[in-house]
Amino acid sequence: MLAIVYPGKISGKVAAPPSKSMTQRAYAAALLHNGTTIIHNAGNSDDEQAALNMALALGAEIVERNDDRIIIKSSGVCPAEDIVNCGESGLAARLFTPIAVLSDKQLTITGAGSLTARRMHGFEETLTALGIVISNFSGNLPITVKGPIHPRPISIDAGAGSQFLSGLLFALSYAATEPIVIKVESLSSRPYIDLTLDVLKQFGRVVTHSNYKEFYIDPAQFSHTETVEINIEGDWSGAANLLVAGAIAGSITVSNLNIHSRQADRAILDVLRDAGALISTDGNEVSIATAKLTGFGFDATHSPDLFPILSVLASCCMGDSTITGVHRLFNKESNRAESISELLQSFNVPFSIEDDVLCIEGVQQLQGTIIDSYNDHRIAMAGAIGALCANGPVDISEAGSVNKSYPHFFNHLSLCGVKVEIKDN
Ligand SMILES: O=C(O)C1=C[C@@H](OP(=O)(O)O)[C@@H](O)[C@H](O)C1
Ligand SMILES: C=C(OP(=O)(O)O)C(=O)O
Repeated sequence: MLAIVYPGKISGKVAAPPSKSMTQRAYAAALLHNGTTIIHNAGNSDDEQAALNMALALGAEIVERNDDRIIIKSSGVCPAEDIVNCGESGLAARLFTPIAVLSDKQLTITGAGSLTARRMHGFEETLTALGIVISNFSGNLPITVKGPIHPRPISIDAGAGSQFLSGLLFALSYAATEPIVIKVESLSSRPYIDLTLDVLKQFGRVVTHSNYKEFYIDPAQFSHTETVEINIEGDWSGAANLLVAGAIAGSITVSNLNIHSRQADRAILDVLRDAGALISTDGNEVSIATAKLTGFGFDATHSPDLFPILSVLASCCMGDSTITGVHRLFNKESNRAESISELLQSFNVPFSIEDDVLCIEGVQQLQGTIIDSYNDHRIAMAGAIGALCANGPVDISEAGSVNKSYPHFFNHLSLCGVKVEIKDN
């Protein structure tokens, strides 16, 4: 699919899509929970569907599903199949692999598209230390695993990402019969761990930690209720694109956002404030309007998904901006250090990468161009928002990639007055 986005003003109000990170966690917890889970406002992006498929393949059952809620019943991990597929979702792979081995059945976990090229850091050492037999694994999916997991104290290095630690926290919280400690050497994407702990808590599994260095799982502190009800909040990562659009090209109100959310990408508000955008909040609504924007400095080590859209914001500011955390970009849907560099080159924006820092010289007006999205949803969305400040239309290749996290993205832009043409190719 090709999307052509025309320069112009944005104005209007849209609701943020449901949080992909939270929906996926809710499905993992619903699988592990012995009882019924009622999930309100779950998302329907490809990644969320991939997580639901994993939960179903590993033993959960849908009792009821409509637009507002999905009811899932489970009695724990009990795989129905030998091969389970995570789609293109990095989180589904890293969350459900340690969960799957609560069963003793040999399973092959596969993925699709870009996921099969992404490294699964820590799988080999940690899963082996937990008694799992691994075969057919060369660092990326597929992986064949044979449980059951033997809970014991472990150390993990989560410097390359937090997702596998989230998976271990889920798995060990349900597998442990004695207190155990997980030691963490370094941790990137820290707020995603807060989100994991938050969801576990809603299922009666309170896991504590000392400054994210040691996590304490103590089954004696856990409680159980048959039915758990969980509400999925709006997605700050998807909303960040719309909020930046308001800041660079008019005004926008995004509803369905929890201002006090633990989501990493809520940090977009701090950056927009720093850059000088006009911001107001009212309950669950955030309104942003264009003002004179100036360069900003932001460390995105713990919110790496903001990098693409922040690059566009920086391009539209007066003066220089710096975004730290380039090392967090290599193992995503594309090598985002490369895809962002190409995005900036296409828009004719001067930039440099100095060690871990992306330095961007704002130009305010971007060049109408062709953007290679690398089939990466966050590059496609950032390219579309950049188009609003371009001197001509912007063609975005493989724009259907937005389905990975935000299927209604282009509809929402159109609803806010942006001219978008979609061509199937
Ligand atoms: O736990 C999550 O929901 C996520 C964690 C982050 O990954 P890393 O922890 O690998 O940085 C983020 O980039 C990803 O989109 C979602
Ligand atoms: C990196 C992302 O997701 P995942 O790692 O779950 O594929 C993302 O949504 O930008």
